[in-house]
Amino acid sequence: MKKITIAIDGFSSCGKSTMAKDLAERIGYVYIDTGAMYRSVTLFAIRNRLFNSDGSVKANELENHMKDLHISFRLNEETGRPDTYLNGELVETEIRGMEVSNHVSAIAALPFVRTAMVAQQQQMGRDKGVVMDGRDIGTTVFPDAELKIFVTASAEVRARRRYDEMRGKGQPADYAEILKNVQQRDYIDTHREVSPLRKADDAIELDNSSLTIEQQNAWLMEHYQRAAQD
Ligand SMILES: Nc1ncnc2c1ncn2[C@@H]1O[C@H](COP(=O)(O)OP(=O)(O)OP(=O)(O)O)[C@@H](O)[C@H]1O
Ligand SMILES: Nc1ccn([C@@H]2O[C@H](COP(=O)(O)O)[C@@H](O)[C@H]2O)c(=O)n1
Repeated sequence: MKKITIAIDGFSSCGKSTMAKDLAERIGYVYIDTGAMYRSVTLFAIRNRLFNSDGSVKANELENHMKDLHISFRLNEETGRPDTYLNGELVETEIRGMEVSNHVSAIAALPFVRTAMVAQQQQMGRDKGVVMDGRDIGTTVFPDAELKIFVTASAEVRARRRYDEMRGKGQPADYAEILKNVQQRDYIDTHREVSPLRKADDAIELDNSSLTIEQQNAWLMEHYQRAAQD
């Protein structure tokens, strides 16, 4: 099998990272969650009061701070999966909360943020052997990736899955709020000027609305084996 680059893009909460982590673990590839990087920038902006009261970003100030911002991933020995660190601090839990979810797409629409994140992502994946998930991996970060997947499911299905996940973890969750957040992020992500979320022409589309996690993992493994054949 040759070492390849696997790009998994799609809408919010559709199961990208579930599939990507499973495949990476099984084939010994590095998994990179690019959403966690945009979420970390957002957490930094919230903590440093870089949002105006109307939700817009103090873009000039954030741009000046970008050099102080270091995002990294470290393998969690217990889970076997990478955790996200912002300037050396473990932020995995904080970046998944609703406050960050409600602000992240505004941050991710800023061209200077995308330029910085894309450069880091390209560096992380330069030796191939990566499964990277996000919104623009197959279109912008690795347009030459050997395997590109574009995942979709209805907004209601995606919100229900996220709601169940949060409730399962004992976290407070409001289905209507989650659905609204998913829809808002989809809108901003597909309408921004720089690298909007869209299916790459050569991506394979998967609507997983009625697939189990096991079925979608098996589907992805099959496509990987085909793409990595020498
Ligand atoms: N086929 C499936 N059937 C049911 N639940 C699923 C399926 N795939 C993923 N899930 C669940 O849906 C939730 C969202 O999945 P996941 O976090 O992988 O989505 P994502 O696309 O990476 O989200 P985000 O865009 O927010 O990073 C998780 O709780 C996951 O366990
Ligand atoms: N390549 C990417 C990845 C993510 N984003 C933005 O970050 C938000 C959070 O991503 P999740 O995958 O954790 O849901 C997402 O809604 C996008 O706004 C991006 O722009 N590009």
